[in-house]
Order: sequence, then structure tokens, then C-alpha cells
Amino acid sequence: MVHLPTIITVSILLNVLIGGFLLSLYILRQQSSYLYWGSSCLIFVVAQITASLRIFIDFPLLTHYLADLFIIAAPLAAILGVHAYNNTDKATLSYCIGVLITSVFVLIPLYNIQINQIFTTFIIACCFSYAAYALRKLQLNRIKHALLLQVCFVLHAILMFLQFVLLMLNSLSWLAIDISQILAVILISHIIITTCTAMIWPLLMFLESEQALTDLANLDPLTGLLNRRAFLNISAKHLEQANNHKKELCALMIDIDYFKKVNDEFGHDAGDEAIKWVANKIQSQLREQDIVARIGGEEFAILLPCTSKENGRTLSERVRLAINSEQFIYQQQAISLSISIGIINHTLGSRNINDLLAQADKGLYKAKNNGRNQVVVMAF
Ligand SMILES: Nc1nc2c(ncn2[C@@H]2O[C@H](COP(=O)(O)OP(=O)(O)OP(=O)(O)O)[C@@H](O)[C@H]2O)c(=O)[nH]1
Repeated sequence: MVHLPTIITVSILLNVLIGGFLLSLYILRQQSSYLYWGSSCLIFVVAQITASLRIFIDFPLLTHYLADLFIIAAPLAAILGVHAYNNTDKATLSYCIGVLITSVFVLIPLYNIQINQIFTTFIIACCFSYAAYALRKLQLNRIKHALLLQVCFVLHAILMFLQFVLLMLNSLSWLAIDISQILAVILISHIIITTCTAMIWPLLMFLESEQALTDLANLDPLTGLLNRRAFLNISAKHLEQANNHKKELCALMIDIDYFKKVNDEFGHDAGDEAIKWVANKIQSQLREQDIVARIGGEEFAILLPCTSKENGRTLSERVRLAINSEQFIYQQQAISLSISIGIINHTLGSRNINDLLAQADKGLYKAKNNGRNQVVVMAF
């Protein structure tokens, strides 16, 4: 059977370490999310110590009332950390302070250990549910690892709601069983999940920094599309797979027509915006599995996995039309843009990605020579 004092001791040690680590990160980086999360870990430690003291001393004001307040304050600090990390909802601080002050006043007049426990359990169940909800946005904006954290919060909320229901039913004497064993299991799970949550947070920060570095190396800063290096790496893998599984694919080279004129007539900033507009238009026509990159100034490359020559041609026409059928608006000025596309379909063979792109580039050259604003399909 799990030994509760050991669990509490290990949890206290881990939370002190993680809390200290996050607070030192706050001192170094001055990001308030570290401050809140570090505080949350340390408040949880204080909550565990004050609650554990009830074994040794009979002083309910400290071991129950203050312990309950600390137990409520810990998830509130975590919620503030999530919001600070997400740069959202400035009003959250006042809501959290509001919840804490309400608890300060509600718990004292109730002053009945059982009712206080029910109230505290309910409040923290709500806090964890809200924290999981707040992470929903973070998960969309940032990396997927936030999902792990969200799972911890949801599990925690379920656990606390379960404890709340059990305590309520027990206080109404509707339960014919002794719930002390179940409550002990819930307490142990609560401590373990809180400690896991505390450990996931620094991991999330680390993974995000890693992600930022990877993005820096692989993404074009102007359009957010892949850069040439990343495109070649990813496409080479797709080509290998296509060869192994005898699948077709298409490679496209795209260049904006008469782009020098855009820069000359409207300025370099307008040119940059035009490149971004074209990038968005191209991307809006592609499927999720297609790979698109900005591989030069006003040059793009696309790889269409599992795509026949005819489908590749249709898609290329669609991309060309998407750009030519609308005008790009820059500071209330309408600018007409068009693109030329060279496309090559690959069926079988051991050609490498550079060979494919070179062939697509020949098609692009032809499209330019034939008068631009068109698609030329090449064959090996
Ligand atoms: N604004 C902006 N211009 C760029 C960027 N990269 C390249 N260019 C410009 O894009 C223009 C490309 O011109 P060219 O390759 O001569 O060809 P073009 O005028 O597009 O004509 P065709 O390709 O022959 O249809 C040059 O003037 C470059 O300075 C960029 O990142 N931003």
C-alpha cells in the first residue's frame, strides 16, 4: 500500500525544487508566468506542511483554516501563470484575489471543519476546471505539449468534484460506507497529480524554447512558410516514401511575375506585403499534406504528395487563378499580381528532389517565356 508520509515528503521536496527553479527563472527573465507558477508550487508546499501539522498539534486555525486557504491559493496562482504565459485576460488577477478574499471570509464564519472541507474542495475543483479551460487557448497558439498539462488539470478537477460529492453525501448521512479509505486515495492522487503538473510546466517552457529555435531554423520569417532548407529536407523524405511505395507526387516551382515593377512602383514594403499575400493565397488552395516553402525572394516551391499529373495541373491552375482573380490591396491601392508555375509529376525512379525541382524550374522558365501568368507541365 502507498505510504502517505513518504508521498507527502517526496511531493514537498519536488515542489520546493521546481518552485525554486521557476522563481530563479523569473529573476533571470522577468516573465511573470514563472513567478506565478513558482509561487503555486511553494504555496502547495506550505499547504501540505500546515495540513500535515494536524497530526502533531491541535490548532485548527493553522492546520485547517490556513491550510485550506493555501490549498485554494495554489491553483489560483497556477491560473494566473497560465494567463500570464498566454498574455491574456488582465482581469484574472482581480478575479483570483476576489476568490481568495471570499474564501478568507466564508471559511471563518462557517468554521466547521467538515463544511470548510466541502467548500474548499468545491472551490479547487472549479479552479482546476477553469485552468483546463484557460489552457485551451494556449494549446491552439502554442505547442501541443500543453495538452499534457490540460489532462492533469482535467484529472484534478474530476478528482476534486468526486471528493466534493462524497463529502456532501457523507455529511447528509446518505452513504452507508466508510469513505475514509476513498478520501485517502483521493488525497494521494491529488498530491501526485499536483506534483506531476508542477513538473510538466518547466518541461513545457523548455519544449517551447526548443520549438522556437527549430522554427527559427526552418521557417521563412516574412511569410511563416518553410524555408528552402526545411523544404528540401521534408521533400526528400516524401520522395523516398513515394519511391518505396510506388506512389506519384508533383513538384511545383512558382515565381511572381514582374515583381521588380511592384517594388519600383509601390516601394519595397509593398513588395514584402505582396509576397505575404501571395503566400497566403497559395496556402489557402493547398491540402493539409501538401508542403509549401518560400525558397527565394519571390519564388515558392510546392510538393504535392500522392498526386497525379492531372490533379497537379488542376491544383496549379487553381493557385494561379486564386492570385490573378483578385487584386492585392496595399494602402488603398489595388495591385494586380500574377504568377507563373512549372510543374513536374514523378511516378517511378530514384531521382532526387533537386532533379525534380530543376525540371519544374525548366517549366517555370517556359511559362515565363510564353508570356507569364500560366502553368507549364513538364515531363522527364
Ligand atoms: N520587396 C521585396 N522584394 C524582393 C524580395 N526578394 C526579392 N525581391 C525583388 O524581386 C525582384 C525580382 O525581380 P526579377 O527576378 O528580375 O524578376 P521579375 O521582375 O519578377 O520578373 P519576372 O520574374 O521575369 O516575371 C527584384 O527586384 C528583387 O529585388 C523581398 O523579400 N522583398
